[in-house]
Amino acid sequence: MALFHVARYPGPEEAAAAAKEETGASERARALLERLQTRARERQQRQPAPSEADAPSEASGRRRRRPRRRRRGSPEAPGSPEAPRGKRRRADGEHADAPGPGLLRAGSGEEAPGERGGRAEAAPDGRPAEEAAEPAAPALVLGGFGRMKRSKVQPFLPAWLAEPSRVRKDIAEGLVPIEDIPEVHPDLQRQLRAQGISSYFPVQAAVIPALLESAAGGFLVGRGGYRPRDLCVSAPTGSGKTLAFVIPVVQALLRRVVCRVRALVVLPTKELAQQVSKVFNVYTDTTPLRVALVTGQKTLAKEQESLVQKTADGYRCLADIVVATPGRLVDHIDQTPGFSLQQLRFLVVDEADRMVDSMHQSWLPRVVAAAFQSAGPREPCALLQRRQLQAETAASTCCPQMPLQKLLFSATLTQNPEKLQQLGLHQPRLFSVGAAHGGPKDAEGEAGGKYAFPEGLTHHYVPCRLRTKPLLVLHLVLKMGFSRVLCFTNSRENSHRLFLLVRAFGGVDVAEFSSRLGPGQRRAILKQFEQGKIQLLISTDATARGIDVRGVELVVNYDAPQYLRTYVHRVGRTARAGHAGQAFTLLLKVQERRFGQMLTEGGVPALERRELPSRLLQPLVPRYEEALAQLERTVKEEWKQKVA
Ligand SMILES: Nc1ncnc2c1ncn2[C@@H]1O[C@H](COP(=O)(O)OP(=O)(O)OP(=O)(O)O)[C@@H](O)[C@H]1O
Repeated sequence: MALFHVARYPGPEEAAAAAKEETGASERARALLERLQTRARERQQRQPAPSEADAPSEASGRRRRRPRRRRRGSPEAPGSPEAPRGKRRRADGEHADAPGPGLLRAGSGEEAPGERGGRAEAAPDGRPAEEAAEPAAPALVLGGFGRMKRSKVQPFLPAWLAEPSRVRKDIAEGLVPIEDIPEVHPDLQRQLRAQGISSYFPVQAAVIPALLESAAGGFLVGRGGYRPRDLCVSAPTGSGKTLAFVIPVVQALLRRVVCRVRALVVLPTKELAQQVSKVFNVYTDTTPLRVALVTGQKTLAKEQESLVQKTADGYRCLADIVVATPGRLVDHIDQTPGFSLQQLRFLVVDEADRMVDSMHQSWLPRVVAAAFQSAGPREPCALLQRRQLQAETAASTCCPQMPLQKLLFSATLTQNPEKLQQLGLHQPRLFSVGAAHGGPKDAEGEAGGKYAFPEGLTHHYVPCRLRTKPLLVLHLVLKMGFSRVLCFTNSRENSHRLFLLVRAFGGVDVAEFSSRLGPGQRRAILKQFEQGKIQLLISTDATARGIDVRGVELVVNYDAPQYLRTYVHRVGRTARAGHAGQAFTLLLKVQERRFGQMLTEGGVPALERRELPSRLLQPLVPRYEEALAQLERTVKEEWKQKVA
């Protein structure tokens, strides 16, 4: 038998009055309890004693009784300081007695006679405590009022993801002189030196030899007749991933005799593709290799001219290395006669995590289908045939296979095995600077966060109000003397308005970069920014990934990024190639908590808070007010023009 004293939460203002009444109420409850206990004892004496056979059913009946839930935060919640003493002690006791979190003794949610005031004490009816506590069943039930800390579910990663080949994060300390990797062709070493490069960055020192080794038997056949392992590289922004694939790809193809598309590099944006094709051009300049860029910047017909040439007996391939965006690549697979990927040896996917996200475009299956396409009947053991193998067997290695090796690069490579599985990787190998998420700490005791940041990066957040955000940007550019600043917003409208406002304010060489502009304009703006003609570039996330502009001193997140990956790529536009750089993220009060949470979840240490007091901004205010008025007029005018 149990007695429940259900108290409704009276609200804070009535709590004091209720407390006064409580003493009288508990007296009445005690009297009622005693009356009920007496009646129960009398009833028990009248009934015959239960036989042993009845005992289990009684116990199971007791076990079915469920403790009544108490309101959380109510003044009487067990363990709360406002709860009556007896209840508080019992609530504490629950935790002390419970064999583990969430397990309570049956009846512990009820106030069993004799339990009140502690188990060791005698019951109010004078019986010994053990006897009085008898109704409490020894069985354990699930559930409870205590907050329990659940252990975090750790992802189970395949061995290649969980135990990557580690790459040093610190560029300055991990430099490897060019002559220390003699496998690289002397001509390429000469080219590197001509570019002012005397040492390899850590990621290059790790990946270049591994890739060269996989092509050591020539690009036509894998080493020992086996298909080479696919490679995934996860290294911070600006750590030199581009050269890590450009050098081995160029070297592997140096000895080619016939021109065929043997390397395909796929990137998410036109600007990135152009940047990477430039690097290929530098290192193929003195070789017979040809590089084609297919991004849609030129007409399809013009691009087709750079890929194939019609001859009397068919088509002649004009490119060994094709750098492409996925959409335009598929256009060429579909519409360019003579464009063949059947001799493809390297498929490089840069910014691989983004490309995995865009898998819905299904460009990869199209590429793989084109690479393994068989034109007409083939000899079963023809030399250099290409077949998609289900499993590698002794029989399958009899005929030389022309391998297709996939190389994935990103600063924020996904660790989601399901996503990576979509890429159909063959015995993949991962090179990474960071430990697997939730994985062990590295040699320097650094916790393994999701992503790694460049060593030279200092990042802060600046608390601000909506109205003062543009003032903060102006202060950073005009008063703190940063000469090359990249400022990110979350939409092209925001970029445009901030650009108009800063331009109206005057005194800053400012430009905007977004999809509002055509590819030609965007190219010109990036060039001017690189040349130092633009002091402040206000951009959407179009420049957040991969864009390599030397000398960016400061990145400003005018709008807080919504994803950690976006944050990593944005701030990675500074502190590149081992240089120092700063990043400021402007956060409204409402955003601070969520942003902090996002970083914590990604294993990123909390950012340092940097206050910019309003007195520093005060001198800018009068001109700023004028600029705001000007902005309003300009926006109205633009709107009229749009409507007209
Ligand atoms: N060994 C090297 N020595 C000196 N500079 C280098 C070396 N390797 C690369 N760089 C320079 O470092 C800069 C960053 O390289 P890269 O663009 O390849 O970085 P990334 O890792 O691809 O960055 P992101 O992830 O942002 O795309 C480039 O300007 C490049 O020229």
